[in-house]
Amino acid sequence: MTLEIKHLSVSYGDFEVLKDISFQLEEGQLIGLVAPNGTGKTTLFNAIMRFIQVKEGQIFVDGKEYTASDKDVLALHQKITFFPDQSDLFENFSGREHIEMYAEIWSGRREEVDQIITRLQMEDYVDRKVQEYSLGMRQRLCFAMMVAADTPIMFMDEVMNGLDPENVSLVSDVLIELRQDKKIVMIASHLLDNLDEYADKVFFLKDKELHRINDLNEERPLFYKIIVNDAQVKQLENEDYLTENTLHLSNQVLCIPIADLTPEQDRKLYEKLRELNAESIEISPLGTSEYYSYLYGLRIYSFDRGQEAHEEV
Ligand SMILES: Nc1ncnc2c1ncn2[C@@H]1O[C@H](COP(=O)(O)OP(=O)(O)OP(=O)(O)O)[C@@H](O)[C@H]1O
Repeated sequence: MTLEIKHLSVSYGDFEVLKDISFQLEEGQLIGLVAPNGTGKTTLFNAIMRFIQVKEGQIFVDGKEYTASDKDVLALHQKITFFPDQSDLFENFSGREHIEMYAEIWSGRREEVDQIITRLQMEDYVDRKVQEYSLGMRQRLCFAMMVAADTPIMFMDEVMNGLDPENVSLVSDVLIELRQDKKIVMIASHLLDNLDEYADKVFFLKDKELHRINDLNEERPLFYKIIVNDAQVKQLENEDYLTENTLHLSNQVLCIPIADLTPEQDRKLYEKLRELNAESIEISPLGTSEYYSYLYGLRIYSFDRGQEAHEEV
């Protein structure tokens, strides 16, 4: 199974939200989709589902193009499910009835419903009516409905919304199982550190475009990361410890690319960092939240001297 998007552009009237988006996904991939509120994540899902009109672009599943014709859209919706909106739930029906409905419409396997309920630890409330559910209970139900539909491609918009840490962890584990089942799952999320726990790739939308794709399975450049205050950053800068592409993020974390250092510079810098805040030193690639701070301007200061260098981070 593959999902390929070619040159997708979407506008609401004259307001262009997405421009020339292209990517290809293979089976068994969990893809994080991140961007600030209002950038176009939901619009991207809606456009691929053809819930909204696409100005330009093509959508292929397994190499076959799915156009906006009724026949194609119907067939596309057999292959892709979209995370239900909580407002789409029927207040007078039970959670079990919702899960059964999704199983019947898509997978046709009602017998798996009990298993899904157990896996998502919903036994104690699933037979009650939805009107009695909390936000987190509804969210888990929406996720269970997607699992029951069992389509090869799933779009999870804000799947972690309203979930407590224990349920974030439970849903993350089930997402990993979906990858083992060879699904393609795209997950729009603002829980950036959580994405690092399971995503294969993270897509960053910016300025209407697919600005960057981070492949979390690839070996990525390592950084020294240390918590320092502004005065300490100034000191490091004045004493010429900081190289190009060093970032100082809004959470006070200074990220220094190790690959830019000679062995001698590396040794000296490490000594200096130990002096400043030895306990906080970490060596790792930039995580999704650090890229996010970097891309969307939540950094206090960036020491690189040009856009070219940015792209190499
Ligand atoms: N039906 C619509 N008509 C006009 N503009 C819309 C419509 N839906 C969304 N927009 C606009 O398109 C832009 C992208 O919205 P979208 O909901 O796709 O963002 P998002 O990245 O999913 O945001 P969030 O993180 O808040 O869910 C926003 O500026 C929004 O106001």
